[in-house]
Amino acid sequence: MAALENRSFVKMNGLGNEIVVLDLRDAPLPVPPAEARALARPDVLPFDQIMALYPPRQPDTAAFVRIINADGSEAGACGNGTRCIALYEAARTGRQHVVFESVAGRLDCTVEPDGVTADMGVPHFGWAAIPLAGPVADTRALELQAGPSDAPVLRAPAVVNVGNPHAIFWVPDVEAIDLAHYGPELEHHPIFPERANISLAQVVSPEHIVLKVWERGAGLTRACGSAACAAAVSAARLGLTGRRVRVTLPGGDLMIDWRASDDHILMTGPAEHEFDGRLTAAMLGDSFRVEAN
Ligand SMILES: N[C@H](CCC[C@H](N)C(=O)O)C(=O)O
Repeated sequence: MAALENRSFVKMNGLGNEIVVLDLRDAPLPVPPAEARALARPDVLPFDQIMALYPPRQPDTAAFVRIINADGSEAGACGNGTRCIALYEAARTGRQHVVFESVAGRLDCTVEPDGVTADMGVPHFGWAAIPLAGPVADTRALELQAGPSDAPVLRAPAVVNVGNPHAIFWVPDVEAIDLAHYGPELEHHPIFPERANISLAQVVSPEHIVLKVWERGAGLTRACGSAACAAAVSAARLGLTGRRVRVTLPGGDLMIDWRASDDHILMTGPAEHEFDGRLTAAMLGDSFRVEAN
């Protein structure tokens, strides 16, 4: 029997980043990777991430959150998913301010009519925090490239951890590069022992970045909130933008404010409820179960 059979789910999205919320606080159980992969099938309930809610571990938090990618791997951050669970919890409790905890730390969220703001914590730039496979002095421009060795298409990414690992390549035109071609090899490059999310960033002005993302464990997505945070802090760190930027993703815009007073990254954007449902054995890949007669 599938572990998640008969559990309810809520389908949401953040700028088209497909999110499934599983509220497991009343009867906690781990999300089996095989069941996540079965559920993510195109003809079942295609999603980019599951946001699984567990009983809180800190007194002033609503839940401990685990994030599972479509390939069944676990992630330490999901910006769009965080805005979705904040909207879910605000609708359930009537409270606009909600705090979650993830493996990466606290996620302090505020739900307002024009959008949800999530404090994604502080960025980590050291090579071991990304993590990288070995010591690197300057993570603002990693010695990594893709394409022909004598004429690389992508080179010298900035790398940063914002709860999950990101590599950001600076390009003049995000539409001119086939990210679906280069994404997989870069995601799985041995320099990233935990893999990485791969972004193409086009700096339009000191206040505006256009971004396309190949997500670890999910592939091309309509939006990636943690990548928007990663690109914003990396651009500011390189002096390409200020600390407050608009990030335009295929699914729409996020506002990122890398607060100078404490280095916290504040991300503001929409979250949308789509529909509710209940998981069945067939959805979870348990289609070979012989029905008791
Ligand atoms: N694929 C990411 C997790 C989800 C990130 C993205 N959906 C977001 O909104 O931040 C990873 O494995 O680190």
